[in-house]
Amino acid sequence: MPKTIMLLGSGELGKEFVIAVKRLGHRVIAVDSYDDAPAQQVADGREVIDMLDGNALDSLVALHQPDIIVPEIEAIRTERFYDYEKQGIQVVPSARAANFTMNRKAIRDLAACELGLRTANYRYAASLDELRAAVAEVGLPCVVKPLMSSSGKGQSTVRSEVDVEKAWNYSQSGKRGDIAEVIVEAFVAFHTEITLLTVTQKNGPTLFCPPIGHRQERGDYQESWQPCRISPEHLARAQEIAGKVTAALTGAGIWGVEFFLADDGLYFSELSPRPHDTGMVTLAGTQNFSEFELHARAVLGLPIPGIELLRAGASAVILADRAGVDPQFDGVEAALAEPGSDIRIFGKPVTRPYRRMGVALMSGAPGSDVESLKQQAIANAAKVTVQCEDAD
Ligand SMILES: Nc1ncnc2c1ncn2[C@@H]1O[C@H](COP(=O)(O)OP(=O)(O)OP(=O)(O)O)[C@@H](O)[C@H]1O
Ligand SMILES: NCC(=O)N[C@@H]1O[C@H](COP(=O)([O-])[O-])[C@@H](O)[C@H]1O
Ligand SMILES: [Mg+2]
Repeated sequence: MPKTIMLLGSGELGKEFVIAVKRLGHRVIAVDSYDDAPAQQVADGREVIDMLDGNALDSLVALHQPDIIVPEIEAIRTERFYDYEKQGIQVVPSARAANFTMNRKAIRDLAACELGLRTANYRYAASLDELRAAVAEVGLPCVVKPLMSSSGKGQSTVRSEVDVEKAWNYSQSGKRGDIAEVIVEAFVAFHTEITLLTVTQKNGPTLFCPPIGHRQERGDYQESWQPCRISPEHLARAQEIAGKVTAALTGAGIWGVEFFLADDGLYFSELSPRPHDTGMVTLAGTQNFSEFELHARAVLGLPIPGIELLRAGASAVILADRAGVDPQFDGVEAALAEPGSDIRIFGKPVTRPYRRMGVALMSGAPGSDVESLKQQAIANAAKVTVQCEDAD
């Protein structure tokens, strides 16, 4: 029997998920705050609502009566998910997971206080004055992030006291939803940053993908590569932590568990209860299942006989440089000319400075040097330029 899946958030990650579940025979209603979002272009139906409006969400759920609700972004009125679960709807990975990760405070307190995991030292602040006090306690440099935001929106690094007011104002302009409070984290001088894609199943053990390395700018990912070589001890510890956090949050699906590796060891950073942007590298065929196919199987309770690394890969983002409409992409042919190269253009209808519009992918033989694959992915991404019309 085909299931009806309601996807809440319809960006590039949702688009690949829709393709994966539709290949398995299911129907998707793709929801976002704007029309013609990437996943809506490949779904069976679409809806445009403010997902932070609980009543609007209730109405959509009543109208479409989905079997499964799959959140694709964080900024959703997730408190309502508990009710949907009571009504017998499967929420992915679970109402608790989506609700805890919507707000950095809930997940950080769970990880650091309840599970005792090592994180950057942190404080919360709900006003500029509280931010000054929090920065004084945490020390400089430190990172300020809205409690509700993603992809680095509203995030900045405070290097001296003169940055504090700017950081507060920036957090308020970049936050999602109506929560003004921010988290202030001590800056971790890591040498490596990884995403450990973790799959929890309805009937089966928790599975781990080979670690993905990545580099971020402005709090947003620029390149990722897989596998990222880390020591067996760090890998074992990261898997243990990912197993613990996902078990505490409950449910079935893929998770992107983020860690910093510094000279003094491993730090848990945060996690996404859904496919991770850095995991787009799996679209280069690095594994026997992409992160989207893994999510689809886990959500649908289908078997995952095992996760295997098939080849090495890298991804590099294609960004817009200004605001505009009707984006066109030059240089695609040149980017595809090299063996092992591929691209994904997401189909976002509008550009903004630094908005991610596509991704360049590179794959090589299993033992290839990921550093050179990364350099090739960066070069291919640079060949693709985004042209757009001025908005009226
Ligand atoms: N305490 C920290 N010390 C050093 N760097 C940090 C710290 N916190 C965040 N960063 C850097 O900023 C990036 C984005 O931070 P974080 O993952 O918390 O934000 P996000 O908005 O949730 O991003 P996303 O939604 O893309 O995962 C991190 O991947 C890391 O590179
Ligand atoms: N780090 C989270 C992440 O990458 N999320 C992805 O970006 C989209 C929003 O993009 P937009 O801001 O360009 O609309 C989301 O819908 C999701 O696919
Ligand atoms: Mg992150």
